[in-house]
Amino acid sequence: SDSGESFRCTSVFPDCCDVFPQFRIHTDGAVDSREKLLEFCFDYCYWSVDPAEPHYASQEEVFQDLGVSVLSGASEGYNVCLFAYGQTGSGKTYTMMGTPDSIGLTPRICQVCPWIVFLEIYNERVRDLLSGGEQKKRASLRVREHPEKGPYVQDLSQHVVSDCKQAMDLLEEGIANRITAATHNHDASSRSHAIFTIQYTQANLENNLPSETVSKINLVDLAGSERADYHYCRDRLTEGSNINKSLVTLGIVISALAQNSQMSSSCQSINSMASEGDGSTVGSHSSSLSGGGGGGGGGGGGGGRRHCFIPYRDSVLTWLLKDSLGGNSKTIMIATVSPSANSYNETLSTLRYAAHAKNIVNKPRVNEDASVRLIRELREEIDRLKSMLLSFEMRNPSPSLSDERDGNLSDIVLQNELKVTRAGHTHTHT
Ligand SMILES: Nc1ncnc2c1ncn2[C@@H]1O[C@H](COP(=O)(O)OP(=O)(O)OP(=O)(O)O)[C@@H](O)[C@H]1O
Repeated sequence: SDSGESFRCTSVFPDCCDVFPQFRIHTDGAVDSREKLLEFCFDYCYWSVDPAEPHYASQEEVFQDLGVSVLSGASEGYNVCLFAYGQTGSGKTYTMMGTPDSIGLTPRICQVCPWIVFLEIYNERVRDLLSGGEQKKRASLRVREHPEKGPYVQDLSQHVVSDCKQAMDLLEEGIANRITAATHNHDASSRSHAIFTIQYTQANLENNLPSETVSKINLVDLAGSERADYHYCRDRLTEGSNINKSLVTLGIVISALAQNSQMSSSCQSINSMASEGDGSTVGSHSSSLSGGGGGGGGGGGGGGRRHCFIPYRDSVLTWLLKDSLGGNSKTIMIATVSPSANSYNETLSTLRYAAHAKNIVNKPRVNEDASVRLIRELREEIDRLKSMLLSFEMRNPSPSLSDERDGNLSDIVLQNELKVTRAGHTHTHT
């Protein structure tokens, strides 16, 4: 409004967020609207402006919907990632960390955390938020890639905790280190991305067979999304253009992944339509798909059109979150928006970003320890062979007939038992 007074531009329902048109009030009192009402639908939408309002969503409600599914995903052996995206001041840190009076998602999720790391990405540099000395705190760490486990931060301190209290102390220490940086440098906290990682291992015995899963939970509090805006960073080039590089790349990665996922699903539906219809439909649909654009070489799809190249390596954030964004992870994106009309453009951009992200289809799988899986598979094989031996002996009581087959099966059983012992040794040593 001309008076500068803020008024609400959004309204929230359980799974939809409406953004009202922006109104322009003329001097003669006439009102015209510049945009039409836009509606965005998501899995959950929360309104948490005024606790006095009947549909106010508390931190507990958000935890029950999102935090509980993070915990259950991790306990089933999946990698899980939860990240908050939105403009400065819209409530990312409030949602992810909370305040002493209103605890956020990360401390609530901290109830399972035998192993913790906490880092910050600032200006494309990785800083350990939990390393001891002052000098170590300021040092920037290298991101490297493990052939099997993927990208990781070298020399990042890892903390084994035995209870919730220890985990909370570490979380508070890391947050304080982030805030300390803010006092040295204006607004630094909103320029950095914080990643709190919990890893935990679960050993189970199913039907007397061992199984072990290792899951990772990444809880990410991103910098203010306006840093991804070209105009914003142009004004602040002298402050270092790297500030926004991670967010700009995140936007590109999310768009490309969404495009690839949509392409895969349209290929699948075309294939299923084709298998229901006649053969000529396949040809015409496939050729029309192959005519479309698409970037470099990011894996092949079912149709002729090539998938977009995903530039994970273009920023530290996307490189470290590679698996969470487009791979082996169950990922939840929280988009935080301000209800103020002054934030209209940023709100729309955040909701569009989230709508894009909604189209991404990840492929999470249970992360079972390889040597434990081998032991389980070999034991299953031994049981199968033993029952084969037994049924063979029952069907052929004559020793001369069954001797040779018996001997072969017994040999395989023996060999497998040896492999189990060796695999058990390897597992104990790793
Ligand atoms: N739903 C809410 N209820 C009460 N207070 C809130 C809520 N959301 C945000 N706040 C408060 O508003 C202020 C700004 O929120 P917050 O720090 O979470 O923003 P942010 O998106 O993380 O900003 P930045 O990008 O600068 O880090 C904080 O004082 C926070 O406690």
